[in-house]
Amino acid sequence: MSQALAHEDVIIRRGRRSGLPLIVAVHSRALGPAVGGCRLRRYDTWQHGLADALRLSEAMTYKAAVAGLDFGGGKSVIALDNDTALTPQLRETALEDLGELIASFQGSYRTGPDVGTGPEDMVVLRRFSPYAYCAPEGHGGTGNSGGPTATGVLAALRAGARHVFGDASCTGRTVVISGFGSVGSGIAAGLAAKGAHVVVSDLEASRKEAALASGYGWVEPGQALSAPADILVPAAVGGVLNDVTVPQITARLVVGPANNQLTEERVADALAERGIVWVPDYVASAGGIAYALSRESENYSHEAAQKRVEGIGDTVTRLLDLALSAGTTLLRAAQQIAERRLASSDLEAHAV
Ligand SMILES: NC(=O)C1=CN([C@@H]2O[C@H](COP(=O)(O)OP(=O)(O)OC[C@H]3O[C@@H](n4cnc5c(N)ncnc54)[C@H](O)[C@@H]3O)[C@@H](O)[C@H]2O)C=CC1
Ligand SMILES: CC(C)C(=O)C(=O)O
Repeated sequence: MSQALAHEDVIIRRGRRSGLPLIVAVHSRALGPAVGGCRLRRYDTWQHGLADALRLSEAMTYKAAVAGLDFGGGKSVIALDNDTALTPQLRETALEDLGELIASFQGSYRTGPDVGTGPEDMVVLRRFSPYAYCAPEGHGGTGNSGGPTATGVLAALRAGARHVFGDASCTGRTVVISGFGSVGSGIAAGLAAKGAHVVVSDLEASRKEAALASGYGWVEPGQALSAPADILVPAAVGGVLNDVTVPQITARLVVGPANNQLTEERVADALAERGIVWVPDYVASAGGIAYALSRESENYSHEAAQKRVEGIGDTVTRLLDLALSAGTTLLRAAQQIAERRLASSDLEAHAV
């Protein structure tokens, strides 16, 4: 096993106010300041939180590189154990601890919401520095990134559907969406508006009522990946595509926002061997970060930022062409694009 550390910075600290483990992992700044959301969730041990931060931050480097953003990849984690109650006070002090840590990077690591955090939490982080995207509009941010992320996934899905089914519209197609949260619900609405048969699933039983009220079908979480479908959208958690689940998938196209869907890279080959087109998560899910950076760092108008997000569809079409001509997977094609960008920035840096 390689002992090389792929990451530029990994900071692990016990929050002085909250006592909770805080982790900031910066994978790469080759293309610009590292960016990636802040996860606040339970882990069996803080080391599991560290592993999550390392993998997620690396994926952010690839996400930014393929999306053409001049930013690098990072991620932060506040790791809660299974016994500690997350009171409002603990939440606030943990966010203050993280805000202080992020400020110490002086802009070379910037964050935004991720699983377990939202726009209001960014307001707490911004007490310490301006480097937290997606705060509510009244606080100088662009708000919930779920909408733009859903827009980007829909663009990726249409490009994939055109390739797989010869029709981008998805009218009459059955689409199973696993995870009916902020992004999943936006994807469901976009597809239902185009006449797709939308079936959703969520671990929270309370989401069933909302799903049925919107006219969607419902499948229990344990059956979501194997349910009859043309298209499967992983929109909940990572690690869902693995040796057990891939043989059960009935869909011919898998595309969704959940970060780190594959347990290992070789699962992309297993999907391809079954004739399933899998759009890499870091390609499909770039809409939220592309929109926030475009608006909040690059002064794009809403329309221009939205157009950039829609461009994810063209990226997927390009990846499909590359993968087809090279006889490889979309994952390899995406890796090649990202690594070429990262290598050329290396050359530029050495030429200075
Ligand atoms: N919100 C954003 O802008 C972005 C989100 N992502 C990723 O997309 C995924 C969804 O994000 P959000 O919608 O913002 O999160 P969310 O927290 O709003 O929704 C996730 C939903 O999945 C459900 N869930 C959890 N485990 C599940 C399981 N095993 N089976 C079925 N449902 C389950 C939760 O109950 C929740 O309703 C996450 O993996 C996130 O990291 C990626 C890029 C950007
Ligand atoms: C939404 C942003 C902040 C992110 O971390 C991601 O794209 O995963």
